[in-house]
Amino acid sequence: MIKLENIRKSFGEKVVLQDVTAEMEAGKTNLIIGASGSGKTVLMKCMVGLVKPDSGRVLYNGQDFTAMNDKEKKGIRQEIGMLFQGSALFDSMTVEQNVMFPLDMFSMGNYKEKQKRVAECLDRVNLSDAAKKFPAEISGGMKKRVGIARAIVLNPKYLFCDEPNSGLDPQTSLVIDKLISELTKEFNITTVINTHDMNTVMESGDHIIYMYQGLKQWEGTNKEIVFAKDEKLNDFIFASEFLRDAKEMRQMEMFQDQNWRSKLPANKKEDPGTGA
Ligand SMILES: Nc1ncnc2c1ncn2[C@@H]1O[C@H](COP(=O)(O)OP(=O)(O)OP(=O)(O)O)[C@@H](O)[C@H]1O
Repeated sequence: MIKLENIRKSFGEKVVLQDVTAEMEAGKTNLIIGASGSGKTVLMKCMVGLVKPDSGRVLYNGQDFTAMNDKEKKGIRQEIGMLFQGSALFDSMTVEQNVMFPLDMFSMGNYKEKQKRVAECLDRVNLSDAAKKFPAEISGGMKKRVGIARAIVLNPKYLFCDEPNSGLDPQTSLVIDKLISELTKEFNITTVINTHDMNTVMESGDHIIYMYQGLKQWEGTNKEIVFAKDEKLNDFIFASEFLRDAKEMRQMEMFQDQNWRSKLPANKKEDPGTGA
């Protein structure tokens, strides 16, 4: 578990994080959502130590990361896997070599053991056949899966994903979301995802933190979000009429009502297939 206690951060006059307190739970997909500029990335950077908060604490399983010296921080960093927005693969290395990279940096094992671990991870993300390919030879979705294999190769306790679906089509995004959620549960990882993707929110949001102007405005699950009364959250999440309709449908489904369509307001009963 990662605990954030009263995190504050300003850049010059600009207050970016105002007293954020939150918990990222183990075995759960924890999402940070919010408008551009609301402080999501800075909050994530505070968690991994790329930005130093002005005040407040970040605790990894009770250990105060913010108070650690560089050597102690290195120990925590070795338990962190990162999936970067653009996948951040090394173009001159094969898929296999990219996944091997963290093992070469941090692991003691011999080459055979490392190769075995790389093969296991590539198999887990269904990319065994692409091991010898270069990043330029594979699709965006495959690159993300290589990024995921690389992020989990050291058996991380914590996984940070920055916009994991950026640049992907909706179907591929679902595959990536499902994979991250499965790995999170399978290995009891504390996963933190910074996202704008509403599909991710609805499908994978075990725990959602909604940031508004540097504050934690709302938190809850993907089940609770469809019943949330917070006006700012609703304006952000259910911004279009389509999404507001989807919200109503989801609410009704969750009441296990088989006749949800008949309960929609009269002006929203069009058949989605015909557009009539
Ligand atoms: N190193 C920095 N120096 C000065 N200002 C910064 C720095 N990093 C972030 N900011 C400012 O902090 C604010 C929050 O930025 P942040 O990147 O956390 O937003 P975000 O919610 O992640 O947005 P997006 O969804 O667009 O990525 C922005 O106004 C940004 O300009």
